[in-house]
Amino acid sequence: MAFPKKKLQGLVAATITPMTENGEINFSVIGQYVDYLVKEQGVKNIFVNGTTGEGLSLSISERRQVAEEWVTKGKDKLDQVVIHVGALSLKESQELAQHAAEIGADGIAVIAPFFLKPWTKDILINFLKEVAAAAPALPFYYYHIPALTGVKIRAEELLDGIQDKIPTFQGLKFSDTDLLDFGQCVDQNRQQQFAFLFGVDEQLLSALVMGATGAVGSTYNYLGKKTNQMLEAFERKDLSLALNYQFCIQRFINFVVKLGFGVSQTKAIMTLVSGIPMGPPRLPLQKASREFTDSAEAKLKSLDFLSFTDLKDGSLEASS
Ligand SMILES: CC(=O)N[C@H](C=O)[C@@H](O)[C@H](O)[C@H](O)CO
Ligand SMILES: CC(=O)C(=O)O
Repeated sequence: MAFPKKKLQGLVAATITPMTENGEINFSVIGQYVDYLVKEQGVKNIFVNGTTGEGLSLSISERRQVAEEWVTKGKDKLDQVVIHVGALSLKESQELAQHAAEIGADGIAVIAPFFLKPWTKDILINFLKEVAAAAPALPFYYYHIPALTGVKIRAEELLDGIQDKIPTFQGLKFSDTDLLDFGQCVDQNRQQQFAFLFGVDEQLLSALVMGATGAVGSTYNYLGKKTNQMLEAFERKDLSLALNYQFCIQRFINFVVKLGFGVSQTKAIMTLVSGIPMGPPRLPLQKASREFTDSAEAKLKSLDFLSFTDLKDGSLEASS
């Protein structure tokens, strides 16, 4: 299958879904958010309605509106907008896939259904195939995130012969630390032009060595610039400089992981760094504590990820 689109590569920010204090989606800041990613972080690809975007906590109608807003505001600014359309209901997933095609998204991604689960590779492929078929002109990415879905079918096994079943299959978003599995996905599919997108930001350098062609992650919202410097150093084969960048990023992620790090905390950090109010998360998530935000801010400053001048007025109120 020939796609006019160029291959998805480089950094892809997993977008946050901005919300108002009373839990509604705050569409009004998405335009600003696009500009921030492009101009301040050098990130021109986004992954919408995924884990970080609380995609599975939104209604289908909200997911459609969020996708539409990102595509509209990203037009002529972003390179690619990939919409995550995974859902427990195949029907809903197909509806979202079709909608992504209608609004002109650049690709769709799907996680494994995670309540009633597929137990074999063939069953999972059948599910993915039915979703992909609802958007036959869009590149399809499998989003492998076993720790959250509980579906542990190895990606390497899933990819074996996948294009025979899913002709639009274009790549993998791999959110797991098993570099044997990831490496074998790359190694066994060298003939294909697949995108191998790594999803564990703190280990990206190791995945680049294994052949990752890009990365999707939450931290690229605010550490995109730093991570791009790491990618450039890697590209120039300056491994010791690349490692310096990775360690610097790790110091921050390690610090927040110890405090308890997830989507809520990502929202608070992004509010702080960008000055764009991301708002609270939706239940079952709880808003990050003030202590968390204060500690994260101090750490960002000490690592030189944030200077006083970067702090926009109002960002503290918005994250408190
Ligand atoms: C579970 C999860 O949300 N993973 C994200 C993307 O896959 C990552 O971007 C992490 O947030 C990041 O690597 C920090 O641990
Ligand atoms: C991190 C990521 O890829 C997601 O939020 O789905």
